[in-house]
Amino acid sequence: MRYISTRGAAAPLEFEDVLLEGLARDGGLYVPESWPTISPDEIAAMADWPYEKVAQRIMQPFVPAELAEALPGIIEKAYGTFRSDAVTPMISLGGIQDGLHLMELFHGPTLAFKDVAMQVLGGLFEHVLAKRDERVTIIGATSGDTGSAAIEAVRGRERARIFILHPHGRTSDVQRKQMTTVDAPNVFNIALEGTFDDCQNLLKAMFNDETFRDRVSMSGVNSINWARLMPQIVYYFIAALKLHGPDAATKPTSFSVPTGNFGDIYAGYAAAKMGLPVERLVIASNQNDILTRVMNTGEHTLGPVAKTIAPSMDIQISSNFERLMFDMLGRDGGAVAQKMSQLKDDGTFTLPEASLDTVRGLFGAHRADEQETLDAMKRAHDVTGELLDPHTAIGVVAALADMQSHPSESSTPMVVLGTAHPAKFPAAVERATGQTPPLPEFLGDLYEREERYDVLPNDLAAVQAYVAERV
Ligand SMILES: Cc1ncc(COP(=O)(O)O)c(C=O)c1O
Ligand SMILES: N[C@@H](CCOP(=O)(O)O)C(=O)O
Repeated sequence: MRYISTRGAAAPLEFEDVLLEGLARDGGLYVPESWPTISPDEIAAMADWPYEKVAQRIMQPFVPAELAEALPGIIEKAYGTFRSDAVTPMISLGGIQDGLHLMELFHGPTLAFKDVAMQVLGGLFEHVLAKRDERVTIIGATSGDTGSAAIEAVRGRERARIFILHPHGRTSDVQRKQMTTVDAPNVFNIALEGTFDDCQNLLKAMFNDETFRDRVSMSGVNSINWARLMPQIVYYFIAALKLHGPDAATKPTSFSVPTGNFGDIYAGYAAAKMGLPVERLVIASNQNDILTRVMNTGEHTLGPVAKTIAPSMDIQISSNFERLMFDMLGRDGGAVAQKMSQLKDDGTFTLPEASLDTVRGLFGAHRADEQETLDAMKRAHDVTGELLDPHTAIGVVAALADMQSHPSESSTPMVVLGTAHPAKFPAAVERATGQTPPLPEFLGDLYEREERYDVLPNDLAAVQAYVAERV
């Protein structure tokens, strides 16, 4: 399997180089040159397989043969850290709406869906770096959850050091403490004076500075790295198999995905491309609704980032949308590069109707404001007894809106991806329900642990100097 850049000007790479490179050298994102498919018979046969075996089958075509042999061990170890044998258990939200389900992706060590991929990624890095006898400097940007999941996956590993940029004062206290209380010599936390978009812009600028990138052997763990997305494809198959059994090969499933950087929902698109019958992929946005606007109007115009009760989705520049655009524009890297350069220069671009039509049947997009989010959290608690985190609640609002606007598809089950544990956002949960979600026991003393981080200005040179001094 080879990977090509969405901007068409970087050399195609094999999986292991994509893993270590992170972002393509032309500024684009790597995507598989073609999509491997899983046949209906194979999907049906997976009905009684454990999560780990399905994961192995889905990921195996994306990696070279030698790595495919190591995958079972890497996967086994990754999901051994989860608090649920099912890895991503599913519950019914039928009390709210017939056919509504919730897949809980937050049973990993840092209580968000990021662990599902990051635990595998840690093992992949270890395997490939040991084989090549190399070391890397991982630099990541986080709006709150990627950071702690990445740190947890990399802490104490000999061949990697990790620098995580988070937006100063814009994460929840639990999210910040999960990152900054980790005491490991290879972990560095930077609180950037800016938004998540500023963190991600600096990250991309560091990737685009070839001298710096090569000097520190830079790599990445954000979803701009294809290897981060690959393990996220698996749970779309798992959800369909849980709902339909062997009929998952023919009966469709819909998904509502709380969306920020467009990575998680792009993994759902990949599952559909691989042969999973997916009826609807619903983009669920908070007030930072650039994706809802672009899908509904074709206009992709940046605005200021609003601070919301779902801070992990306080994002305007949704990097992985570029991967979908690549397909929407006929896999024409030059056309994508032109749109991205327009975005950089003017803060806006427009997508032609014809390209929107290529994905409109599959994708829906809805936005939830703060009150709708709080109301959904309260309703879920009142009706089902479940405490939802605000991001997941936005998924519920969007799911219900999409089900209402597509009544002809009402017999298709709708799965909301539960992206974070409610205890990561206690203030919002208390405001909505009056309940305080307890942290799991192993994080019981989180508030007493000592924090370590440095506050830096939103300045490329300052961040590069900070990293260079510590490498
Ligand atoms: C809790 C939570 N929900 C949803 C999202 C959005 O996911 P994505 O960026 O893959 O769209 C994020 C962060 O990205 C998150 O941390
Ligand atoms: N919400 C994310 C933002 C970064 O997303 P990623 O999936 O590209 O790593 C976060 O929690 O950091």
